[in-house]
Amino acid sequence: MTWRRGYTYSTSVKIAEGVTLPTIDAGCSCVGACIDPRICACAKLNGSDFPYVHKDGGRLIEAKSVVFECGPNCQCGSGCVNRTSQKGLKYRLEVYRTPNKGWAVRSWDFIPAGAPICEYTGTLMRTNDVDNVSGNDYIFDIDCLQTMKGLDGRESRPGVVPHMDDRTDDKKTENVPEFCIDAGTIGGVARFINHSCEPNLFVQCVLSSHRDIKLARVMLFAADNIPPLQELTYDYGYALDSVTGPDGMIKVLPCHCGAKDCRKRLY
Ligand SMILES: C[S@@+](CC[C@H](N)C(=O)[O-])C[C@H]1O[C@@H](n2cnc3c(N)ncnc32)[C@H](O)[C@@H]1O
Repeated sequence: MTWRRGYTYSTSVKIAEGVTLPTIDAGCSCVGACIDPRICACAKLNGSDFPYVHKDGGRLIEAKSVVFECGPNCQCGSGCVNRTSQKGLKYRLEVYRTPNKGWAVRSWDFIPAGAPICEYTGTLMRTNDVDNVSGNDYIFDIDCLQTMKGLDGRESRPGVVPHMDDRTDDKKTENVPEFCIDAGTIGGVARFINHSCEPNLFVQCVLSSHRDIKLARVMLFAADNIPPLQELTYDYGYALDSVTGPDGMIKVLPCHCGAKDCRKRLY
């Protein structure tokens, strides 16, 4: 597969051949920094408010369906608080080995609630173009509708990427996201973050350079104050019995998150 760097998506996501990114949005005309939400065009998209507070270099006030950030054509500078997810890693993250979940991620630093952790990076692809779906543990569907519904959306999520045979059936494919991020070959630290039924992170869709929700960036934010060395986790959001293998059989993956109310299965 060939790829080019996705400057209009995210500097660290590669864009697969055949994926065309939308035109970059005109952005806001705030000079220096975005301060007045009644004037800033990007703040208006967020309901005439800024999604972040300045504290600790930018913290998300609350989970939203989508966060509209300032982008390449905005007149504000790189220090603008409405670019919080674009500023790179803020905390010292460690990838470490667990006894029963493979690799995992923790922070050496205290992380306050609402802080940006990392972006799920990899190769931005059409879900239909992913090879060896059932053997790839690192595919993240860009499914902001599911994120919008929060955990209650779990029932309606059709599993990660269904087996190819399933895609011929329109009824089964209507909810399948068109694009995904494949971190199987290349990717950042987010690919090592495990699932938990009681997670301390949450997934937040972010649009910073265009307005196409199908191609939103996928960010992880802290759901709670997280002490140093606690494993970082988010809810993968699978519906049970939603994942099938190449043989068409339903796959089951036991959950080892250790939460008191663990559902015992990821899918
Ligand atoms: C995106 S990867 C996460 C990193 C992975 N642990 C590794 O070693 O690369 C997802 C895979 O991690 C494992 N995993 C994640 N959360 C788990 C959990 N709560 N219980 C058991 N396995 C888990 C599963 O094999 C899953 O398919």
